[in-house]
Amino acid sequence: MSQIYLYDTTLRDGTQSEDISFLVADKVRIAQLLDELGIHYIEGGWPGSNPKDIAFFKEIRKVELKQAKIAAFGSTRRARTTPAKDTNIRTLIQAEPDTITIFGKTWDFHVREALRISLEENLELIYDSLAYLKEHVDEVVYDAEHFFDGYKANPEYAIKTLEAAERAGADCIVLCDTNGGTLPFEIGRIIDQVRKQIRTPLGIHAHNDSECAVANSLVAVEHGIVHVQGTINGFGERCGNANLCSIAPALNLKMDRPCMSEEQLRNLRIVSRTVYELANLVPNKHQPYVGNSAFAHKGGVHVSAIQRHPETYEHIRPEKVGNITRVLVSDLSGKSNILAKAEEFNINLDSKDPVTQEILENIKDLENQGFQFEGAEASFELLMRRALGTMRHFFSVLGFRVIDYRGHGDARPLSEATVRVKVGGRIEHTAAEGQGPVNALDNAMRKALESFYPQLKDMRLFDYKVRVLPTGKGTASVTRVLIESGDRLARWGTVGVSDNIIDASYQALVDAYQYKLLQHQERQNRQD
Ligand SMILES: CC(=O)SCCNC(=O)CCNC(=O)[C@H](O)C(C)(C)COP(=O)(O)OP(=O)(O)OC[C@H]1O[C@@H](n2cnc3c(N)ncnc32)[C@H](O)[C@@H]1OP(=O)(O)O
Ligand SMILES: CC(=O)C(=O)O
Repeated sequence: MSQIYLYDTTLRDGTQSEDISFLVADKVRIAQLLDELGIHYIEGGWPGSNPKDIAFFKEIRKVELKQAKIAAFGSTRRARTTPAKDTNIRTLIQAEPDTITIFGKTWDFHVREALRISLEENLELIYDSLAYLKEHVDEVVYDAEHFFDGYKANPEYAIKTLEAAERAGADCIVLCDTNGGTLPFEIGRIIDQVRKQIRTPLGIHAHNDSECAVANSLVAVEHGIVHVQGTINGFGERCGNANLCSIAPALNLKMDRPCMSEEQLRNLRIVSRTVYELANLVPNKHQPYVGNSAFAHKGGVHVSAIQRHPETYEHIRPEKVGNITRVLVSDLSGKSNILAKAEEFNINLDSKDPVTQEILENIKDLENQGFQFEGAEASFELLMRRALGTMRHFFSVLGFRVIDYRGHGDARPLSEATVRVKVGGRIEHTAAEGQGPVNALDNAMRKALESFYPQLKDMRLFDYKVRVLPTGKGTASVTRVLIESGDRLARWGTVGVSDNIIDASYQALVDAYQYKLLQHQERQNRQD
């Protein structure tokens, strides 16, 4: 069976996605990651489009890549000129890539409406652009834009455009589902017809407008396609492009068409996350294979079964793509979830111990009141340790008061908090101001506790989320506060629920400090 070549267009089609723009340095970093991942072709951009893309091709020449070829993208020449005079074609050659990819029109409707030239003239555009490029670069790929729509509308003309590309010497002809409207059963049928008339190796470029981009790409491989285009995380114009983070594991693990080594595949999740980070986007938790939830088990029935055998509810072993199995705790949990979490937290808990059932019932009751432990695993660990009586009592809060005052004509309100805490036999009484009541409370609590526990100084609050629970009581509603805190070594989530937003915040803050102190203590115990 032929080798499948992966062609990544994150740096070109990916940047056509709303909200995505990379700096030249980001593009170079991503190209290096893709090269290490084993991607065969990296489409770096359209040098005829903007100076940033020209700069990328200059910069990437200075980088020693292990194996990937760098491709530059552009279009067939404009009408009423020659390839040698066409600025876009000249810029492509000047970029000095390993491969040049140009797109041309397949669909008669597009030739008439978008280019406004004759069908014959379009065939000339395709032929002489590719033939000219072939004289200047070793490898030329032809992207047959709107191939599937064009084929459905006028199959004879669509095939003529591919024949023009083949005659001109294209090394690969890529059938594009540009509008993303083609369904998997149409893909196989059409490719089978094309393969009867075209000898050049074929590729696929599928958009995701019908949510079939990955499926269409895999079906295409089943029907003899050897070059698969796509992007990391499925970034791309409108609804995105075929997601290589799903295509690569499917080819490697399910279709026996390996396109990268097992070791490279294990880096898939880290590449996905780094690309999200460079795009300044929050990773999609539910993304297949690489998302945080891809192997996260919530239902008690599922957790019970995966503990007996992971394959009962996991389609692949998550480690193969660099991911991990996670167990969530919620009101859908059974004892298995509690026991799995206990093991994760290094807590000895027996399924027959009545405290296991107690913890489970407590969770269900608290979730019914509005708590949510999925994003607050630190609060859950503290709850478990308190139930078992193994939690050290680091401090108790004897009381707190928060004042928010805004006088007539004041530019901004004043927030001040006072707290009384007891540590061992000592009582500390402190006050602090803050940017708002929660910050004032946080400042006052830290001021009181830091003299006893200086390790709290390196703890930071990363995220603070408030959700009004739907009780229909307006400003008297119950609120849930989720806080994400962290230090140099870890991040953790805590939760509080109350009909008073300050009180809900207070509960989440206290759990955050307690968890930090617990972690510090455990680290010290391990060192001793
Ligand atoms: C299916 C795809 O995703 S293809 C990639 C799409 N990506 C992009 O468009 C991003 C980069 N594009 C750009 O920076 C700009 O559009 C440029 C520099 C390429 C062109 O800019 P402009 O010259 O101002 O043209 P504009 O963008 O308004 O219109 C597109 C032009 O390309 C022509 N064109 C479109 N497809 C083709 C083609 N396959 N072959 C030749 N010309 C084409 C159009 O006819 C139009 O030319 P005209 O105005 O002379 O009739
Ligand atoms: C070439 C390309 O990006 C497309 O047809 O969608």
